[in-house]
Amino acid sequence: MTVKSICCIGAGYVGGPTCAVIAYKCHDIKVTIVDLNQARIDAWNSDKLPIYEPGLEEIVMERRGKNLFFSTDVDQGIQDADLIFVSVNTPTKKSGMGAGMAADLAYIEAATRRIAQVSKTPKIVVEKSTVPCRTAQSMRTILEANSTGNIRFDILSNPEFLAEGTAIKDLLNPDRVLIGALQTPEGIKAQNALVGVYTHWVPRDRCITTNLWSSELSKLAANAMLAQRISSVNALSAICEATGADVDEVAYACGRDTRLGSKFLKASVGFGGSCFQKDILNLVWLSTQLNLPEVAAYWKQVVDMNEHQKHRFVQRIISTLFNTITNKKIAVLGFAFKKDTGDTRESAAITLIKSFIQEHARVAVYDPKVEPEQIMMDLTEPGVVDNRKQVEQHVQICSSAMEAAQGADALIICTEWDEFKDTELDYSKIYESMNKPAFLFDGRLMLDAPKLRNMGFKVQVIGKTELAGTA
Ligand SMILES: NC(=O)c1ccc[n+]([C@@H]2O[C@H](COP(=O)([O-])OP(=O)(O)OC[C@H]3O[C@@H](n4cnc5c(N)ncnc54)[C@H](O)[C@@H]3O)[C@@H](O)[C@H]2O)c1
Ligand SMILES: O=c1ccn([C@@H]2O[C@H](COP(=O)(O)OP(=O)(O)O[C@H]3O[C@H](CO)[C@@H](O)[C@H](O)[C@H]3O)[C@@H](O)[C@H]2O)c(=O)[nH]1
Repeated sequence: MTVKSICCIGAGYVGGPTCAVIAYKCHDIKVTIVDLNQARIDAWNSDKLPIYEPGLEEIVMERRGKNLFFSTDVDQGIQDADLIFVSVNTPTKKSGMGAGMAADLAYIEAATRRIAQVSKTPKIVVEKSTVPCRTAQSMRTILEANSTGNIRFDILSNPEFLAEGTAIKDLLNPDRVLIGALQTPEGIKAQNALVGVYTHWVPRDRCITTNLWSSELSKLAANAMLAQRISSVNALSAICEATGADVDEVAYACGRDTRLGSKFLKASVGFGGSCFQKDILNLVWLSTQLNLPEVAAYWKQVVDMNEHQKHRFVQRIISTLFNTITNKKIAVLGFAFKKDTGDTRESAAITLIKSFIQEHARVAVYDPKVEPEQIMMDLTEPGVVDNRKQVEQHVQICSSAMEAAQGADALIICTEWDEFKDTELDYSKIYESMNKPAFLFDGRLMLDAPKLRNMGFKVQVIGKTELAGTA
């Protein structure tokens, strides 16, 4: 079967870029991305797209109105398609059984029920969202129990591995595309149909075909293993700080072993993003449900170490600033969870700034891509009376790094934006404008610390001590 018309339910960070790239690479396929969120769809149809991702705008502008469409008419989108990506959010449950760990599958279920209710022709339904292992089984049951007439649904799992900030690059040149299906003749036929979409631009040997459950679990496994590397190197950074070893040197020495490889070994203020924590907790919950408590505890430690890393950094800042930051001005450079994205979900900056507010510091934040209102929303605890007012009293949002640093006691690098590099930003001018001693905390290991120390800064770097390498 050849796919001619695709509908993607969910116009978010995954649905938008993924299906825009499919439209860009497959001119023979009509791609419609639908969402219930009118404002989001309006933004996709405007000049200012709802998400920032390098290269995305060019692709959307080139295909929009030709074979790429954005709409709130979910039912029409479903009816017109022969293949439907379900790319809705699967956040961690906030209440009820598994609260704080299990994935909230309510959006998946609502989208699946909608597909069942309005479909008039056979559909291939593809799980694009990250879901617990065996979710496809529930989707099949819902589809079969609720469809009108004898419509055939084939379910595939096709998890997405793009990273934000490099989404378009990752989609255009993926390490692999994973497609899971029931290993029945019909399942394999549907699997081949989706392989046929990707092979418009992805070499066939990079399209991995597996059974449904392996595909679902591989997504959680890949994220857990990636995050585990970061927690491992962050755990080592604490040992480095206490011994005089240098975490960059240790990571480099380990990463040169081809069995380990060099990627994802950068120590940091802690990993953020909407996926790592959520997906590991999802795996922890799955293990718990499967009565595998030791396995659950093993993966949980990856998240615990990440929390520890953030708190350790805050403690180091406070103790360096003579054990009090009350009324001191702390300039935070970067609020997004990584560079080249405006996404702030689970960003380490949120935890840090909340701790600074609790210590009664004054915080000045600058991020080149995050909207001021997003920062205020992220820092405000929902449901806590007057909390927004308190945040507004303590936090100033600035339009440049220079402005944030003016009169500050400490400068904290939270996100590794290129414009914060010491080759880009005028740190000597920043030094002049700060209170003395002028402290600089590099949470991303991106600055030339000796050079900045020569300017007069008191520099502290994660996983390093000033006297590293000396006796
Ligand atoms: N963000 C990433 O980098 C990334 C990468 C890989 C996988 N994932 C996974 O992909 C999924 C989507 O993530 P995201 O970051 O794009 O989420 P998102 O919140 O940005 O987007 C999800 C969209 O789905 C819409 N939606 C929810 N229910 C709907 C319904 N019933 N009908 C129509 N629209 C509906 C929401 O309005 C929202 O716009 C998640 O499972 C996530 O874990 C995310
Ligand atoms: O060596 C490293 C690498 C990353 N990070 C941090 O880890 C977080 C996540 O980074 P990254 O993985 O690059 O971005 P995500 O967009 O969260 O992508 C991850 O999560 C996605 C959602 O599931 C997956 O699709 C991707 O494959 C997976 O990399 C960020 O805060 C990074 O700063 C580090 O601290 N050190």
